[in-house]
Amino acid sequence: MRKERGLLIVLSGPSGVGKGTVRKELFSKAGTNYEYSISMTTRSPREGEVDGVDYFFKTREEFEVLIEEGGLLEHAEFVGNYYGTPLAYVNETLDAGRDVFLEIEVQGAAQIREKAPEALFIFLAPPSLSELQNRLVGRGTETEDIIKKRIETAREELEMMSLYDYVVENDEIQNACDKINAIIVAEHCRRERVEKQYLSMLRGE
Ligand SMILES: Nc1nc2c(ncn2[C@@H]2O[C@H](COP(=O)(O)OP(=O)(O)O)[C@@H](O)[C@H]2O)c(=O)[nH]1
Ligand SMILES: Nc1ncnc2c1ncn2[C@@H]1O[C@H](COP(=O)(O)OP(=O)(O)O)[C@@H](O)[C@H]1O
Repeated sequence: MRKERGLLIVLSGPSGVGKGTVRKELFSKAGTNYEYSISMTTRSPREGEVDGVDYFFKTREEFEVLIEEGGLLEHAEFVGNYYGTPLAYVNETLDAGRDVFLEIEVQGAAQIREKAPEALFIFLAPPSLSELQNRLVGRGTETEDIIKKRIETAREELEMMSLYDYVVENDEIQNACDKINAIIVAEHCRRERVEKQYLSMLRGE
């Protein structure tokens, strides 16, 4: 029996919607059977963030070398910094039959839609723009100017929502996590059944 390639799961949504919080909650549970791909960024570490855990923190020069060498599955510039997904880690993990979870913004997700349309695309949406602003301000990690830019970007990001396979509103953290896990389980069921059908067709049944 050939080994199934893992599923690539893409979670996007505007800054401040709660992607990081939801992702940490998903990964805190025993039995989570997907792997988190740690991104590269040129953003400075926030207090408490650890290199190699939260991000791989890079200089612009280092990041540009990575782009040139083709080391990234996707990358984007977001409010003045580069962010990107390491290609080798994603490929190796998927090839080993394990699912990979990416938490990335919408431009990067659009690149993956081109390169890997079989991926599962989930958009995490805020209950409202004002609630998004409250969360960004409440987090207290950005200056007023950066928050303003992130909110402006959020308006454009929200317009991309309809391109996603699923939209989950992050009203309550646990509620959003339950929905995301249900979507992943359902997608596996769909793929397994389609694969079974394909194999039985090949056997001429
Ligand atoms: N395209 C892309 N976006 C990423 C990647 N890693 C993180 N991001 C996104 O970049 C945006 C800014 O990230 P960050 O500065 O950590 O802010 P936060 O997500 O609001 O805490 C967020 O929307 C992240 O999801 C990546 O590898 N590629
Ligand atoms: N469902 C939720 N309800 C209320 N606040 C939330 C919820 N999810 C996240 N938050 C808060 O919103 C802020 C932004 O969340 P974060 O995970 O950093 O967002 P993102 O990674 O999308 O930028 C944080 O202070 C977090 O505690």
